[in-house]
Parts: sequence; C-alpha cells; structure tokens
Amino acid sequence: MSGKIFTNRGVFDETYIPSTLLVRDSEANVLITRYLSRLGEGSGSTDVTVLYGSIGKVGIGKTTLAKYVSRVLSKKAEDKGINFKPVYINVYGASSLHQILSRIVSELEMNIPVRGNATIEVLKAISDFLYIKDAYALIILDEFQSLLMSSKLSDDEFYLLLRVYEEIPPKDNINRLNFMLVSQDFRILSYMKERIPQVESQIGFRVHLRPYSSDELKTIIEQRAIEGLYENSYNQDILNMIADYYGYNDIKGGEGSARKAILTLRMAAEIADAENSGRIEERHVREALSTNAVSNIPLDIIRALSLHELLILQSISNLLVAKGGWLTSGEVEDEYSHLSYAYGEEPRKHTQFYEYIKNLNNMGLIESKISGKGIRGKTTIIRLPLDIPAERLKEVLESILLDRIGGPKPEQGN
Ligand SMILES: Nc1ncnc2c1ncn2[C@@H]1O[C@H](COP(=O)(O)OP(=O)(O)OP(=O)(O)O)[C@@H](O)[C@H]1O
Repeated sequence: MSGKIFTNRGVFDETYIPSTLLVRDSEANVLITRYLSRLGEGSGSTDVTVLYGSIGKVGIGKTTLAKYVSRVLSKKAEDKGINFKPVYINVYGASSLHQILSRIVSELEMNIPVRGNATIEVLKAISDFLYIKDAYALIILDEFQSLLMSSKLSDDEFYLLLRVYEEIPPKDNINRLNFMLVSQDFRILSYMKERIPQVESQIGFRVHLRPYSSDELKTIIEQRAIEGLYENSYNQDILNMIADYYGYNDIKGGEGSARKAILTLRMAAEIADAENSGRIEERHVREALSTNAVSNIPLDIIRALSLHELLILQSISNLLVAKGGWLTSGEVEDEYSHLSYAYGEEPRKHTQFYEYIKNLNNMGLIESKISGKGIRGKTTIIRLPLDIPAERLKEVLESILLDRIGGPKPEQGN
C-alpha cells in the first residue's frame, strides 16, 4: 500500500531528539562544558542555569536543548567515570514541592518511601543518596514559570529546593545537585527577582533562545528528512518552502517554530504517501500548510486539563484515528477505561466520566450531541471539532501524558 516515502516515521514524533543537534549546537556545547567542569570540580554552591525562550514563541527547542544536554552529559560523565544522573520533570501542573521531590526520588530510582515524610526529610534523603553513591544530579525543571506564577510553592520552599547546598550542607562539602530551569520567556527572570532574589542573583548561566530563522529550520527539517524519508522522495525546494514559510526574521516576523516546520513536512509526506505517490510535491506541501491543521490545537487549554480529562480526550483521538466519524459515548468510555488501566490509573465512575465529557464540550475541545434514533436508540455521540486533527492531538496528548505520568505500563492491566 504505502512505502515509498517514509523510512522511519518515528523521527517525526514530537519527543524524538536527533543524536546530534545541528542547530543550537553552540548553546548545547556551552552548557555541556559548564556542567562537565562543575562535575569535575566538586565543591561549590548549587548551580542554577536558566534557559528561556521568546514571548509568544513555541516549538523553538527549549525542551529539546535541555534534554539533549543531559543526554550528552550522561555519556561524557560515563566516559570520565563520573556517576551522573539527569532528571527531567515538567512541573506544569505540579501541586507541591513534596510532589516534585517524589518525582526526583523516583527518577533517581531511590528505594525510599516518600509518603508521610516531611519535605525536608525527602530532600535530605536525596542529598544523602547522592553522597553515598558519589553521584551528581542535574534536575531539569521544565515550564518553571508556571510554578513561580502560582502559589503552590512558598518562597521558602523555592529556596529550600534551589539552594539545597546552603540549606542542607553535604557531608563532604561537595555539591551534587544542580538545576536547569526551563521557561517560556525572559519574564522568568523578573518573577525570580521578585520571589527568590537570592537565587536570581546567583544564576550561573542564562540562555535565551530565539525563534528559528529559515536557514536554521532548513537544517532542522533536512536532518529529519534524511533520517526519516527516502532520499528521492523529496528535494531541497520542498524543504525550503516549509522553512521559508515558518522562518523568523525581524522584518517579516514568522513563527520560527521547529515543531510546526517538522509537522508540516510530516503532513506533506503523509499526504503524498496516502496518494501512493513516490515524491512529495509542492502541492502536497501547500495542502499541508493550508489545512493549517498544525496550528489549531489549543495547547494551553489542553495542558491545564486534569489527568482523566486528558485520558478521555486521548481515548477519543485514538478511536478517531482508527475509525473516524462520530463515536458513541459508550465506546469512548470503554476505550477510556482500557487506557486508564494501561497507564496504571483507576478509571473514574460513569457520572464523573459524564462530567468530564461536559467540561470538554464546554471548552470546545470536543463536539457532542444526542444521536437521532438509530440501531442503538438515543445516545450521546462525540467527535473532535473539525479543525482539530485527531492524529496530531493524539501525539500532543501522548507527550503531555508522558510528562505527567510516564508512558503506558508494559503489561495491559485489563
Ligand atoms: N535544534 C533542533 N534540532 C532538531 N530538532 C529540533 C530543534 N529544536 C526543536 N526541534 C524539534 O522541534 C519540536 C519542538 O521542540 P521543543 O519541544 O524543544 O520546543 P519548545 O520550545 O520546548 O516548545 P514549547 O514552547 O511548546 O514548550 C520537537 O519535535 C523538537 O525535536
């Protein structure tokens, strides 16, 4: 059926990080060198680096850079015989310092119970653990501004976490816990100044990421094309069209989003593939751009959903990707129940499920109506609004769920 376009669809996934970063490589190298020398040095206070983007610009590689740096650091540390443990946490929606510390404990694979322990005890345990293992941790806190803007952590708790070296001096005076704070834009610096000035004044490194220019986007999508598409299925003009469309410059503006450029290339490739064509042509790119399907997912709203709303939305997109059309609420509830177990969660009861459906409907994330009389009698039927593409939503939700609760558990619970 298909097979002339893609060699590896996986490289177009939102969470895929190439083995080398061709753009942002200089920022990556600076960060890697800095952390590496600190790992070697040992002593010193807690190191806090801030990585931030530009107002209103998304998909510009903040998360990618942070994860890439920690990946390379892991390898380099291993070569040097240093026990290095990177921890990545998206703190969007985190409810307390205790919860964040629990995540750190589990990422570090520490075998200690955290429930019932005071926050300070958990932090001490982390510090002791690193001391005993002679290990260094780099804690990446993504979407850090969301914490600063909420009142979930008190100022004291921020200090406790980010100046852990001062609060809990390690036994051998070697600081083993460092932080990288990732944020949407520079306002993180003023929020920090306001709430935690002593941390702000000690920031070791500030890295500002700008939206990508069209040349940078060309490099990024060419790398994906090489890794994921047959060599003769695309040409440079196709890549240029996409990169020029999204590329940012001071005169024309532009979104500068690598995410959208990559998705557009993928969509054009999917359209060509679906036509059983051997090449991606200009019209495929035009269609991918004009369906504009890449831009209609209200990320902010989706990220603010509760876990079970996310699971329900994920069930709906799974079913729509598989079969399209309108779905009955019964089949959505079944799918939701399976999915919840797969993620190790107890599905909510029927009444609550309906509440969630109502909320999602009110927020414009789904459409629902009562079906006319059919074989099954009257029932609520559901679909996604036409401008939200199920496949893309599915990917977005998978990545949000991965950040929130990790991937589905290997064995299907039910
Ligand atoms: N320098 C790069 N090289 C290769 N791929 C990149 C690069 N920067 C971003 N990408 C890709 O673009 C997509 C979006 O990147 P990422 O999630 O890092 O952006 P972000 O700025 O963190 O987004 P958001 O603002 O939504 O949090 C990902 O698929 C990522 O792999």
